[in-house]
Amino acid sequence: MDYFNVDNGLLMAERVAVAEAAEAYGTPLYLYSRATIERHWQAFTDAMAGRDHLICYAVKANSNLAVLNLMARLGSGFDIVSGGELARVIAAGGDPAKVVFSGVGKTEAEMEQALKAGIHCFNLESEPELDRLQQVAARLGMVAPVSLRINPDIDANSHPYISTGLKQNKFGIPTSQALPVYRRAAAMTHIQVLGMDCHIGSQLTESRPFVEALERLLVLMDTLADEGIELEHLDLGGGLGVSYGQETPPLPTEYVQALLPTLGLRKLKLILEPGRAIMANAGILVTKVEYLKQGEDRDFAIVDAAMNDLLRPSLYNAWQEIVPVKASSAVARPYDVVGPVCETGDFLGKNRELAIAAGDYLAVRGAGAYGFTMSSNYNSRPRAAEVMVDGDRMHLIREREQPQQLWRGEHCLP
Ligand SMILES: Cc1ncc(COP(=O)(O)O)c(C=O)c1O
Ligand SMILES: N[C@@H](CCCC[NH3+])C(=O)O
Repeated sequence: MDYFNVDNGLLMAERVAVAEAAEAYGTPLYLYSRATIERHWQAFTDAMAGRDHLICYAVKANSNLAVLNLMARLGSGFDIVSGGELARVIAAGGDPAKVVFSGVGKTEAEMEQALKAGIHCFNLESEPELDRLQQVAARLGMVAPVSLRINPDIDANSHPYISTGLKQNKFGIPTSQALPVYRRAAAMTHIQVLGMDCHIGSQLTESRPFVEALERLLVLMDTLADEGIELEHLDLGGGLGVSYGQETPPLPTEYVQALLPTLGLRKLKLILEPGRAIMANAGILVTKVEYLKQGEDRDFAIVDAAMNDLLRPSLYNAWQEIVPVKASSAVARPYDVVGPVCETGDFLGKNRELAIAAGDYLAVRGAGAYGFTMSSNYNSRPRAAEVMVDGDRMHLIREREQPQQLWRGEHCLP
């Protein structure tokens, strides 16, 4: 998937000046491109053309209302993992009938909320979850549409923290245990068995693990069909990776093409839950260099964004490209790009060759997914503003937090 390209200070497709945005809205600042988001979403739909399908954008990647609203206008479905995400989808004009609800720990309240909202499907991850949903649906006099998430025990070859399809992971029901759970589900009065799903991990850079997972799920589906349990849909989850620099993941169309031979002539509806592939390269994080500091061992570029704004480098040792917004006459040298947070793990990039001076703006690329959504107020830092670039216009889609918002809901003792 292509980048939201920053070159000579301009976001190339949009021809918007990044420095102007930074001056107008302050830094750190998340900047997203509407055109890129829409192009990436469309690439998934185009890849599925001619097949019964539903693209359920994974809300956790970027849940800003404006982003969700763009998805809703495109006709997207949504993959949610909490009642909060469901509330966001509805507030943004999303259609609950196109929502699938994943996650290992759905509470009773979340089940009730989702049932009343009329979501498309609960992606259940354990037998106790099935029992709880049956009880909640019975109490409400409703029937809950479900899919069982299968853990196919397949290595996604991704970072261990974001690999989800191995048997040592908490996710899904082991393939070997799935049949009796399906049988029980099919016999329950307030459960309607609709489908099967899996999600083997995030930032996968090859199709092979997806195809292997699909093969395992189809074997299970055939066994179920032999018993008279016919499923309407197969949900392969999200996980298609992006290029943060060196990676060469398949494009959505290549990914879908890789799945088709295994799917054969089956009439199944196919659901995909992409998050990162749509959003990561549709956004950048803009930050200002506060100080250049010479150390004995290395030099530091101390910037005004930190691990609370973009956690991926600290949490996964993730590499994201950092580029100066404008060319500078300074001499290029290697810097560790670090934030003001009081942790040695607070870095955005290490050993980056940069020609920069204090006051310059830097863009961290690939920041549209799992950037703002994983941000926090650690060190009592207000969360960054978010701006959507739409053609040659910029729209503030989330204001930078004000200090008094930092202690909202807190109370001193009487
Ligand atoms: C169930 C589920 N679906 C979809 C996604 C989205 O994944 P990605 O952003 O890698 O496409 C995730 C996160 O990895 C997930 O846990
Ligand atoms: N937060 C992760 C992805 C998590 C996927 C959620 N299942 C990342 O930034 O790479």
